[in-house]
Amino acid sequence: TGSTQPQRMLEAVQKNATKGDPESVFSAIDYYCRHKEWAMNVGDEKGLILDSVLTEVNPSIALELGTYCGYSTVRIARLLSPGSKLITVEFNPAFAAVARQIIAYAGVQDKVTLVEGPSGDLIPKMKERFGIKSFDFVFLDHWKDRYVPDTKLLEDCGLLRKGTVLLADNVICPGAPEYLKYVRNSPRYESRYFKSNLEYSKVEDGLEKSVFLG
Ligand SMILES: O=C(NC/C=C/[C@H]1O[C@@H](n2cnc(C(F)(F)F)c2)[C@H](O)[C@@H]1O)c1cc([N+](=O)[O-])cc(O)c1O
Ligand SMILES: [Mg+2]
Repeated sequence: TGSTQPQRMLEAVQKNATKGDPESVFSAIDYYCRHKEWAMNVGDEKGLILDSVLTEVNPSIALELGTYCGYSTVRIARLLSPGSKLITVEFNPAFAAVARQIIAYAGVQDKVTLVEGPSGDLIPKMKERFGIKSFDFVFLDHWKDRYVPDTKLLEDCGLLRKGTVLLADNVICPGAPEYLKYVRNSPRYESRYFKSNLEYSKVEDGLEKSVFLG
C-alpha cells in the first residue's frame, strides 16, 4: 500500500519505530530516507544543530513553518519543557494528514498544534487564535521564497520579541539568498551560519540562526 511517499514514510515509522518514543520515530524516518527514498526532512545531521539551538533557547512557545511529514515537529516537540507548545503550519492537507499520524505515533501530540493553511493568512491570526504574545523560537522550513515575506509578516504582527530566535533550513541548498541578505543586512538581526550538509547527502547546506534585536 502506501501509495504516496509520505504514506510510505508513515508505514516505515509504524513498522520500525516504538510508539511513544520520539527518537525512534525520527530515526526510522532517517533510515528510510537515507536507504530507501530521499525526502526533504531536515535530517539527522542538521537535526543535531536544531537540537542544540532548541536546548539553548528552551522556548515556551515555538512556531514551525512547513510541517511536511512532521519529522522536525517531532524533533522539536520532544525537547520542549512541560507546558511548552509548538505551533506548526502546513499548507498541504495530504502532508498534514500524514504528519498528524507521525506526531501522534511519537506521543508528542499534546505539545503540538498543527494548523493547516497558507502562512500569509494564518500568521496575522496567531495572536487572537492562540492567545500568543510573541514566539520564542521560529523554525523556517517551508517554501524558500516565503522566508522573507513571512519573517516581515511576523515582525509586522508583533509576533517577534527582543531575543526571539529564527532558525532557517536550506539557506544554501536549495537556497534562500533573499532571506540571507535580509537577516544579514538588517540592523534588527544578529545572524550566524551553521555549516552542514543537505539531508541524506554530501552536498553543502546549512542553517541560519538569527536573533531578533527588537
Ligand atoms: O523545497 C523544500 N522545502 C519546501 C517545503 C515545503 C513544505 O512546506 C509546506 N508549506 C508551504 N507553506 C506553508 C505554510 F507556511 F503556509 F504553512 C507550509 C508545503 O506544503 C510543504 O510541505 C526543500 C527542498 C530541499 N531540496 O533538497 O530540494 C531540501 C529541503 O530541506 C527542503 O526543505
Ligand atoms: Mg528543509
